Amino acid sequence: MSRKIAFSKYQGAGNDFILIDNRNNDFDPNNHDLVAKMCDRRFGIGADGLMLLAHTKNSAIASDFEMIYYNADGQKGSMCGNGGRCIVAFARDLGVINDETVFMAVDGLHHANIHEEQVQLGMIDVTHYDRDGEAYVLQTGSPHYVQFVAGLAELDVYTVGGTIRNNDVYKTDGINVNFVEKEDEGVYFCRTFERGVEDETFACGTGATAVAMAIALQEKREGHQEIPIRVLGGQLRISFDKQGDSFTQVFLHGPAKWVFQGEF
Ligand SMILES: N[C@H](CCC[C@H](N)C(=O)O)C(=O)O
Repeated sequence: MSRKIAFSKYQGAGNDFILIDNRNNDFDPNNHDLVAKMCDRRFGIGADGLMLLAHTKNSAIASDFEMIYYNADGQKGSMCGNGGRCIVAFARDLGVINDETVFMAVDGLHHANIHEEQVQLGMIDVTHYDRDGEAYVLQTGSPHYVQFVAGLAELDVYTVGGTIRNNDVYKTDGINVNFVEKEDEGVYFCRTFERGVEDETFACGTGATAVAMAIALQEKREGHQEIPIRVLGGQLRISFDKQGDSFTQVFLHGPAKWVFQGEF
């Protein structure tokens, strides 16, 4: 029997991930079948995605570690905001970092800090958005479609989100589909169909970030914004500075919690 793989399971607002310390390069980053098997909720550990914590490949760049992210289907994903927060908690728990870090991910360097189980993660600037009918389409590290709806609690997100993700425009590259509804003054509820999981997840960090930007665009807000977003698995908060179509100083705030660890 081959050697077992040590893993930890973390979740951020119910978006759940398998974390592997791969600083020794024991895990083959091209073994997509194994990633999919581990993420499988019936035949494996079960997760929305898997991350390898690795040494940064380009040693000229000052960063504490590199985050290599896979969706549950075993394929490499684009940036994952909740995953980013969970790998910061994992790095802290491993002793790789203290309470502040700069790490490398697929969309570049990310600054983050962690206090107990709350992580504030810097996200990429966004300087452009598109419209698709009434929806907003934004790239916050991952591609996101954001649609304002009524009656979100009853919406069949799996069917409606899956139909948008698989339409002629998005089928090839895929997109994450977010639905948002204003609940009370300043309070928003968001649900997301995630590409690569091909199902609704309990939270999506880059999705909540895109949703907060769409809210600011829709409501013609300017300047510093703090936008709380309720998701199925908890509460996220997004802050940024908005000037016209440009979003800078973007931060995703939310929980990142260790759940269990084991061998696979
Ligand atoms: N759950 C993630 C998004 C993963 C992105 C992935 N679904 C893709 O489009 O590759 C988040 O918290 O931002």
